[in-house]
Amino acid sequence: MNSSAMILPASETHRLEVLYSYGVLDTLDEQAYDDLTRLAAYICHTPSSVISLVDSQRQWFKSRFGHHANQGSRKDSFCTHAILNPDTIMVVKDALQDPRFMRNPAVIGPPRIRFYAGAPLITPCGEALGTLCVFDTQPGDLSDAQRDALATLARQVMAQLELRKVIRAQQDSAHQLRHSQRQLEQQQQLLQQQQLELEEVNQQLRTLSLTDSLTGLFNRRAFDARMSEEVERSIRTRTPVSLLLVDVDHFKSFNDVFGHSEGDIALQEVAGLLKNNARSYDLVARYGGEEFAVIMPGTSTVDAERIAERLRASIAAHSWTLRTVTVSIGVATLAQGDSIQTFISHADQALYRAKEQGRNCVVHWTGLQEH
Ligand SMILES: Nc1nc2c(ncn2[C@@H]2O[C@H](COP(=O)(O)OP(=O)(O)OP(=O)(O)O)[C@@H](O)[C@H]2O)c(=O)[nH]1
Repeated sequence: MNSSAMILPASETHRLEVLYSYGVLDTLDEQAYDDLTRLAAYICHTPSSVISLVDSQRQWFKSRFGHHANQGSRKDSFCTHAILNPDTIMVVKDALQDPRFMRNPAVIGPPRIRFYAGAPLITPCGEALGTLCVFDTQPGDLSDAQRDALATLARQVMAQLELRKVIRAQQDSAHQLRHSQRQLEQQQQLLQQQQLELEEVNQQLRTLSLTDSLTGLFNRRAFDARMSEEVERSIRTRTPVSLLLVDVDHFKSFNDVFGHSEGDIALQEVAGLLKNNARSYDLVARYGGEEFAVIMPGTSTVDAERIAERLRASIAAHSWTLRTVTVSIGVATLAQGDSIQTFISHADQALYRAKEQGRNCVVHWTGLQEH
């Protein structure tokens, strides 16, 4: 008999799929199966018994009692014939008298099978995976009781296979669950990271939207927002707040003489000097073209004038490369009932007076009232 002459069950493709779904092929020996083959040989009075699973080209033995090889060629196997009729136990009383097996290598050579009985292993969906079989080197037969017992043991083999399949499925789904949980955790981490990056970008955008690009100081928008906060705080806490408006003197002529780019550099230097000489809690902003503003929380008239003078002096004393740059500063301190517009206009009027007085000087709005 060669493989081309091998008779296959009608549902061979499906049968093989079902067999593989048990994941039993090529697994290690297990006591539960070995107990069943030993019992089968004992009950049937044969020296050998195997649990044979019929693969596409081989028969593989999950358990062997009295038999050494753990697999054999399918085309020479008795079990290939046994699974063709899943409802019956195949009994070959004397293989040398049976035309199907008389020239079989397992009959004329080792293990020299003469007697064979195989009970098919039937799955719940009706496929025969292989057999629980017993065999002997002498001719033989089974009593009805032995046949019943062999069929019962074959059902026990199937019960073991089913049990392991269920356990494996549970382990797989537990593994799957752990895998999904890990994936979920990774996605959450990724999401958190993206949120952090988004917040960082938003923060950068917020900073950019409040920053003057030439000088790096706060821009007019930031000034307006902070001004509202500080005026509101001053009224609520009854603490003073002062404002400086700082304007570069004769800057038009600076531009005219040295060019706009040098003018830009001079504005950057003025900005740096204001920032370095103001206090950390003062807000220094670029108010307009060559005009700056400093909001000074908690600062009274006297202190505001003193700080304004320090700022003016630091700019005048700076070692300018092209020509000395000076600033005029108007100072105002919020008075009771002042609106923001009034507060700013007081500082503006004081600045105007400082320009009138010859520039490079500080004038406080209260001083204007006294004159
Ligand atoms: N380089 C440069 N110049 C600017 C910038 N913004 C405003 N200016 C110039 O600043 C000059 C301001 O001139 P004016 O308002 O006439 O005042 P001033 O010449 O400084 O004279 P006083 O303020 O009266 O001392 C103008 O020539 C503007 O072009 C800027 O970003 N860069």
